[in-house]
Amino acid sequence: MTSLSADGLAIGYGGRAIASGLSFAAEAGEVLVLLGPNGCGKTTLFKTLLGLLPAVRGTVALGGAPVTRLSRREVARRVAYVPQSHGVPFAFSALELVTMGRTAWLGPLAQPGRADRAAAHAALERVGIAHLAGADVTHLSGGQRQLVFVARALAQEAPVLVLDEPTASLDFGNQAVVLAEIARLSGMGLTIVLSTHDPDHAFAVGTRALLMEGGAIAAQGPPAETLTETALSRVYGVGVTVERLADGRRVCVPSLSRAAAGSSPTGGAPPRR
Ligand SMILES: Nc1ncnc2c1ncn2[C@@H]1O[C@H](COP(=O)(O)OP(=O)(O)OP(=O)(O)O)[C@@H](O)[C@H]1O
Repeated sequence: MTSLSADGLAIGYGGRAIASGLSFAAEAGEVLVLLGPNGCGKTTLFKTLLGLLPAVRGTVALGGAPVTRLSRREVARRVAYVPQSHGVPFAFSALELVTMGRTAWLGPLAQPGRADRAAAHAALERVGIAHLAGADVTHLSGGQRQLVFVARALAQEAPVLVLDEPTASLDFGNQAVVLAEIARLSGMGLTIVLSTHDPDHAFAVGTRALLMEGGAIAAQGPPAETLTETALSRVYGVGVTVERLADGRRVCVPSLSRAAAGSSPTGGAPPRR
């Protein structure tokens, strides 16, 4: 069954669409990587997929059911979400916060059991921060807190993971830890949808890439076919070279000057003369 799908979706605020005609699907074991310039609507799309924001038009289905017909608990049972920014209002320990991922779908008053705490510990270990289990999350660095929220989503053990820029603010090594975890989970049959500003991440773990630009999907398909030099240059407004490594993986190298033909939708600076 399709884990997550959007059909003719228009997303936006107050009934005004910022992007429309969004149709895509992700099956079990797929890693769908969403890319696009700042402000193109990636976070807005994720909030709409999760039913946190109403669609302007079109439909979203989670596990075959329209998201509009699902309760918050039913959504939490189907999808774990790592938001882009996560304020922490109270001084929870990292372990407490991750344990909440276990009980999210049971409701706010649910009491975690020993198995929930053990699963939360295991999730902290998977992202390499078991030593921070007792730390006050309000005292953690941005990257450490990001890893706590990734662990929280892992502990939720939902069949679909939606991750909004999960590697933002992570150091080089921790980016690799999170990408490896994404690859491992997709190998176990989870469906993963993530956004990133780094095309290399789509090449590394993506089974599909979806490139948003100018209020629409500019291209979607296997990363190697979708994230071409032409498409990346046009969407990001910089010259791009895609190189193939000896092991077949692709990496993307931006030039340090704006592409002559490209123009950034976010209104990047004109080329220096
Ligand atoms: N609550 C809101 N009300 C009205 N407009 C909003 C709201 N939140 C975001 N927007 C606008 O919607 C557009 C898309 O924002 P969104 O955060 O989805 O972009 P994004 O692709 O995730 O950007 P980034 O890559 O910078 O994180 C932006 O123009 C933004 O100003």
